[in-house]
Amino acid sequence: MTPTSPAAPTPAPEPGADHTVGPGLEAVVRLVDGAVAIAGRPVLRGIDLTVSRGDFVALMGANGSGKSTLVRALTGLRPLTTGSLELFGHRLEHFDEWRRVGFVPQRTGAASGVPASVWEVVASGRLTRRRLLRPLGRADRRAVADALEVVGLADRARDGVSQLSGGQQQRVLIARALAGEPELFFLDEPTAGVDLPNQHALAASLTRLKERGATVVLVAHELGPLAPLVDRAVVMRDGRVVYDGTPLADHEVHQPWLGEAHSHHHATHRDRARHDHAPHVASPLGTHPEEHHR
Ligand SMILES: Nc1ncnc2c1ncn2[C@@H]1O[C@H](COP(=O)(O)OP(=O)(O)OP(=O)(O)O)[C@@H](O)[C@H]1O
Repeated sequence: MTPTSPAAPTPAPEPGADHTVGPGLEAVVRLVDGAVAIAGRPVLRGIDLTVSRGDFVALMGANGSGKSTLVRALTGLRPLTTGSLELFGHRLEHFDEWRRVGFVPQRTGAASGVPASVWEVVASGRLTRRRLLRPLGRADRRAVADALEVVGLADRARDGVSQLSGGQQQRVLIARALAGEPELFFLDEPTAGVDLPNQHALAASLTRLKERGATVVLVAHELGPLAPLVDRAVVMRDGRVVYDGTPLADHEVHQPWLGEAHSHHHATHRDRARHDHAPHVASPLGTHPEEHHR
């Protein structure tokens, strides 16, 4: 079954083209012809990505397609081999307003062996805003309390992070980023390994962020409860952007690379090692020439 698209998807942009920023829209991220090589091996190639203020973008694609590397490149953690990157209109080399940027890394091992309380972890998110060696002030405490409120963990502030479930730990990391009150959030797989109730709680947290006008770029294999929030899906394949457009609804998803058995469930870790993931964006991939060889 081939899905029909409700809104015409935008093909992957031409190098240097700007498909997303209309008049009056501020580009908070602008990557032009970005490439990254790791140990001499090209991992990202020819990436053009512009994110406007208020966008909610999902980076999707198979394992190893380059999503995490792209997020790291966009946050300056992974240097570009070629290309140019601007954040909030400033070239990366000149950008020094990192308090405007929040990054929630993949949760793997985030809390292992860390005897910190939920409050402490979230309060650490204020570090970029505090003056050196000054104790937390009233504004800091308010920001921490507010962040805990947004992720629905205000009543767990005194608990040790290791006492929480994986999904709750993920929300603690989001609250830590929130506490810094950034305008641009990058989240790497916030729903990975998170059960459905916690995915809904995450979606509620991100909805509040979106309502506050934050710009969000998240990596996701499946959108699940986040789907209604996502304005735009950017799908990667082999280090390139192969689709940039409207995410399709669940019932329109075509996942030829997974096979019937995997069509509508979240792949397990073992599945992930063997199969591509199921981005909820399909038609351009389904017709991708390489698809037939996988
Ligand atoms: N530190 C590294 N050293 C060597 N190779 C790396 C490193 N980081 C990423 N790669 C390689 O770069 C490619 C892209 O990896 P990346 O983690 O960005 O993909 P991804 O789409 O985020 O995958 P996943 O869904 O598994 O998280 C992969 O082939 C990966 O093996």
